[in-house]
Amino acid sequence: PLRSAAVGPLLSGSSGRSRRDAAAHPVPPRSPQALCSQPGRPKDYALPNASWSRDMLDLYDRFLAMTKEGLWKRIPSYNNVLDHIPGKALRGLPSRDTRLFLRSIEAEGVGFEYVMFLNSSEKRVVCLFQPGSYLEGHPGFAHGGSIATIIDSTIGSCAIFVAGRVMTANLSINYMSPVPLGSVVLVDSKVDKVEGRKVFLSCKVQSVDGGTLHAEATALFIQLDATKSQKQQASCQ
Ligand SMILES: CCCCCCCCCC(=O)SCCNC(=O)CCNC(=O)[C@H](O)C(C)(C)COP(=O)(O)OP(=O)(O)OC[C@H]1O[C@@H](n2cnc3c(N)ncnc32)[C@H](O)[C@@H]1OP(=O)(O)O
Repeated sequence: PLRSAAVGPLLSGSSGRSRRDAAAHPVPPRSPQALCSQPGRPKDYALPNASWSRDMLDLYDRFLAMTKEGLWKRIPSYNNVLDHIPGKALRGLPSRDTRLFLRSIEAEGVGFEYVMFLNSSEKRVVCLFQPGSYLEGHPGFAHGGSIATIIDSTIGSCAIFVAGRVMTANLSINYMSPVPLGSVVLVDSKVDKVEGRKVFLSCKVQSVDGGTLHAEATALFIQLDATKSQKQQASCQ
């Protein structure tokens, strides 16, 4: 079971719609506002697109409803890391043709489709993740490296919101059950404790119905030391 009662009912409330159903009856796109970036603003990728399955959309809607109660916030997602930084603090850096790893595949639905929600009071970030066909490892299943990536990013976002500039020092993952491509999983992370510059976190990756525990992870993030090199500081938000 998940740690918080807030998410438990979401899992049991899944539509249960199969991938085959989803392929036969594609979900229509949401409102134009949800699909298009606003003029002059970078595109926010953490919004529904036509590749999202019914399970993904149902969960998204339920989390979005919880944001209206004030405890949860949707985290926007851009393909350039600098766009995530308030006030563009690192804008002085030379411009580089870089992309956030998870947003490096432009086509919808084939790479990392995900949206994260933050619960500040619980020091928790939940990511709804739908791995696409370019993330394949064993036939039909997500590569373990892609699972590690989404875990690192979810836990990392949680650590950043709690502790500011941090980097992963250690990430330990137990893979229990393979994740089918095109399925939806919940990556549920939380801060367990903070000791000085060390932030300890844990994470579970579960199926939408809560019946399958795909992976568990623990991580140590270290707050960057302001007295250490500028290069290290600049490499992390
Ligand atoms: C925009 C959306 C963004 C989404 C989130 C993205 C998240 C992505 C996160 C990443 O993937 S970051 C990339 C992968 N990580 C790295 O490349 C980090 C490489 N390592 C480092 O740069 C440094 O080792 C590190 C900054 C982690 C620590 O170096 P420091 O010089 O600041 O730490 P220091 O050596 O002073 O150690 C501080 C404490 O942490 C402990 N420590 C450091 N590394 C440790 C380790 N690996 N295991 C256990 N303990 C460790 C160390 O023993 C010490 O404990 P004590 O204070 O008790 O003495």
